[in-house]
Amino acid sequence: MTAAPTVVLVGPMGVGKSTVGRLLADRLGVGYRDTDDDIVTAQGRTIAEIFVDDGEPAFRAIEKHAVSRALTEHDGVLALGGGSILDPDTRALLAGHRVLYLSMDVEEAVRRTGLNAARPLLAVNPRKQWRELMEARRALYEGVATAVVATDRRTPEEVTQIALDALELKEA
Ligand SMILES: Nc1ncnc2c1ncn2[C@@H]1O[C@H](COP(=O)(O)OP(=O)(O)OP(=O)(O)O)[C@@H](O)[C@H]1O
Ligand SMILES: O=C(O)C1=C[C@@H](O)[C@@H](O)[C@H](O)C1
Ligand SMILES: [Mg+2]
Repeated sequence: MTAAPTVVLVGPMGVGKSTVGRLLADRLGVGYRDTDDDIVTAQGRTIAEIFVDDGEPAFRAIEKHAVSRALTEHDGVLALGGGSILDPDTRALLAGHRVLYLSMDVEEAVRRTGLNAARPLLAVNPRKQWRELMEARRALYEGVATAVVATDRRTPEEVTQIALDALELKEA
């Protein structure tokens, strides 16, 4: 039997997908799943290790498989890896799902993630990399989204409440 997530969360690294995703799942009384965690469990290595050992294209192929699988297996809140929307097949799979894009501006992004070696895409000059990353991705996130919630200067609880209202989801 195939399932479909109640809501799929997309957005860049550190925007709060895991934090807000867990709060949303609690409020809705459903489970939380994260495709980055699925990949780490299945591979027995960190995301950074996969990037370093196999390269980004190999990671994206693993990710594409993990996302398509989770979309048919999970019936709660599903957070996708920040770059998963780069794949056109993944974007097509998201059509018909309730997709929440959590957004933030570049300054908030730098504040939240800083210089974190566990995020391989931001290892050098994070502000410039954030700007370029968001220029390349903003339209893709917006294109798959059925709702957008800006997280800048909002607490995770505030973001969660706004998301519930925007998605018109009833609490458990
Ligand atoms: N609304 C918020 N305001 C301030 N800080 C936040 C907010 N939401 C999350 N954070 C903090 O930002 C950091 C990143 O949050 P989180 O891990 O939930 O993001 P993510 O989108 O799941 O990132 P990743 O790409 O690593 O999966 C955490 O330290 C978290 O506590
Ligand atoms: O935005 C990205 O490209 C990424 C986001 C993370 O969730 C991880 O999937 C990985 O670090 C790559
Ligand atoms: Mg996360």
